[in-house]
Amino acid sequence: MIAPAFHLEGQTALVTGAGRGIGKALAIGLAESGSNVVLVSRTMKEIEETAATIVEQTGRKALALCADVTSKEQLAETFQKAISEMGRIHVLVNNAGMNIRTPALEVTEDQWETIMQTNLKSAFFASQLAGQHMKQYGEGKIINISSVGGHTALRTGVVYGSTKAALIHMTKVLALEWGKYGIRVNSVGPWYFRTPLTEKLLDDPQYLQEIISRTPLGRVGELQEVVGPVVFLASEAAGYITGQTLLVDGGMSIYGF
Ligand SMILES: NC(=O)C1=CN([C@@H]2O[C@H](COP(=O)(O)OP(=O)(O)OC[C@H]3O[C@@H](n4cnc5c(N)ncnc54)[C@H](O)[C@@H]3O)[C@@H](O)[C@H]2O)C=CC1
Ligand SMILES: C[C@H](O)[C@@H]1OC(=O)[C@H](O)[C@@H]1O
Repeated sequence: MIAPAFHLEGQTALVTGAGRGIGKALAIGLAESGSNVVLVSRTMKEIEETAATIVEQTGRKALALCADVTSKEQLAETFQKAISEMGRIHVLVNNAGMNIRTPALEVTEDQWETIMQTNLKSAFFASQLAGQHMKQYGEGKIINISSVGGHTALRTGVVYGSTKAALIHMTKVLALEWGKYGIRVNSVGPWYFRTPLTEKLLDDPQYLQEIISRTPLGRVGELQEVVGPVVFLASEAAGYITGQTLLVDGGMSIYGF
């Protein structure tokens, strides 16, 4: 048998920001691919509903844990509960994120702190907790949801873009440090997908047309199109891939002129 497994049977994935948008799609898609799932966000109603959907539609185990991922203490409690309930975490998906679209000259300290803590600090300390756990087993996968905004300059915020660029580099350094523990660390960098984070932008016909004009595939992404790359990176099919960022962008990042 030469073809690797793309499924995730027997694994457990913890997804942050799993109550809506990309995180919800990832949680459902990972479960459909065979994984049990731990769903983490601040909105218990959303993650409980998603967990119920997963159990009903896939038969996988789904655990909803309410936490603010900007709190290292709450992250530690969440990992402890998840490991206690599920036995082991094979995959961590750092998806939770947010943006406050402010011109650089007007960014406030509070805005800086909020975006940095939500998008970057949370991913680092969740990765640290996952790394400490995964190291014991000599195997683990961490997938950071960055953005094309971490690869090239976007008009949607210098702080947001900086956190996403930092996530891409953090992916490389953790992959370097943790390869000896059998832990693979990769990143997925989406272009636009319709979610609560972007719907206001995408509802503006002129803005949407500008996005499409910069996108060789001529459209924004469908949520299942970001699920596939994440499932791939979590599977043994990506067994020799670490430190990489997969841009899921309809070709936007290669559009010169
Ligand atoms: N939608 C898009 O076009 C793109 C999204 N991304 C990234 O994908 C990720 C998900 O984005 P969307 O689904 O679009 O956003 P969203 O706003 O629809 O969902 C974000 C999720 O993160 C959770 N969250 C936010 N702050 C949190 C905190 N402090 N503690 C716990 N949970 C928290 C929210 O509750 C929500 O479930 C983000 O990291 C975003 O930067 C990247 C590129 C494009
Ligand atoms: C593609 C970008 O990440 C996009 O830019 C925004 O303002 C939204 O926050 C999306 O993440």
